[in-house]
Amino acid sequence: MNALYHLCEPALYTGRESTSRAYLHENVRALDLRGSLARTEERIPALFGYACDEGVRRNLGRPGAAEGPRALRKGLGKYPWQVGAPGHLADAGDIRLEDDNLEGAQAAYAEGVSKLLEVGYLPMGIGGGHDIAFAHYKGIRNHLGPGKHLGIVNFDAHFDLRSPGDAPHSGSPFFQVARTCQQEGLDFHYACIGVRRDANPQVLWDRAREFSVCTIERESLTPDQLSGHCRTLRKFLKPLDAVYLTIDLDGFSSAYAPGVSAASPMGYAPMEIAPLLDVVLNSGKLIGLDIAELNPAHDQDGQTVALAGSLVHRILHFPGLF
Ligand SMILES: N=CN[C@@H](CCC(=O)O)C(=O)O
Ligand SMILES: [Mn+2]
Ligand SMILES: [Mn+2]
Repeated sequence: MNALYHLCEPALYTGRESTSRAYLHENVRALDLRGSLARTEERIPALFGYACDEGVRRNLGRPGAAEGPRALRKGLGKYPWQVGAPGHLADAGDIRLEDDNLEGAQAAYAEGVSKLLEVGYLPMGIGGGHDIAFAHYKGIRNHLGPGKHLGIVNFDAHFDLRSPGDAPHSGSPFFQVARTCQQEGLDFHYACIGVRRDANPQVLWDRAREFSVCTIERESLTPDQLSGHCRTLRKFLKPLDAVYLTIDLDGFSSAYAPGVSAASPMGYAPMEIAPLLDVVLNSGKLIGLDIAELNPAHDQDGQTVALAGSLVHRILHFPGLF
């Protein structure tokens, strides 16, 4: 790992003390990605921060997401650690942006993801701009090699299929993945859930169609259509060997997630998408996941941190995942 890598700060984890390791902060272990890592006996989740908002800046959004990883860790300590939780939670530290070098941060992040996967961890990324997704995907792909069918499930108000020009940014990660797949002769499997008509220009809807993106629109997230969407998602997952899950917090309504780079008043409520999230967690194919675009500079009352914390708690306690 290079100079952009920083070890986790254990002091960020605080909360009530117990005699039975009843809280998350009592179950975190620091993991140093600079050395060689021992293979895990069971699958262990590993937080891995992407402290970078240069992609948001390049995409004309509101900066601040570089502080997302620290803010989420501060919020996580108090969560209960209950029956079914993994043996422990590893914290593999952060990749932090330096000198606007987004591409360097992405390369270092991808390297860290591959390293975690090689020894049996499940990377749990914390962003940072959604440019984390290109880095995370690359890290998974480098680990898997070209022979496996790898898919992406993105919960987001946006397709993030913009052309990056000569400077990748937070709105371009899935276009970059598609282009890489094309160049390397790999299939591109991408599902985007919660995408909004009023948040994506026509060219991106056309591009999504051209790339055969499995699209579930925000407007269609109604109780009567949910079981149909679950079926669609299961069908999407069926031919895959592995799935990378990425949750852009701006897919949620700003009533729940004000602390993001691009707020979504008309986004979804958490329980509107929970069953779809569970389909992914239940697939047996999850290889890596992240929560992106947490921007504490615009959070109100810590609501967005709390939402991200509850998502992490749900994932850590999902039956059979660990
Ligand atoms: N990662 C976010 N991407 C969005 C941002 C939208 C906005 O700034 O309003 C996009 O490029 O479409
Ligand atoms: Mn988004
Ligand atoms: Mn996004």
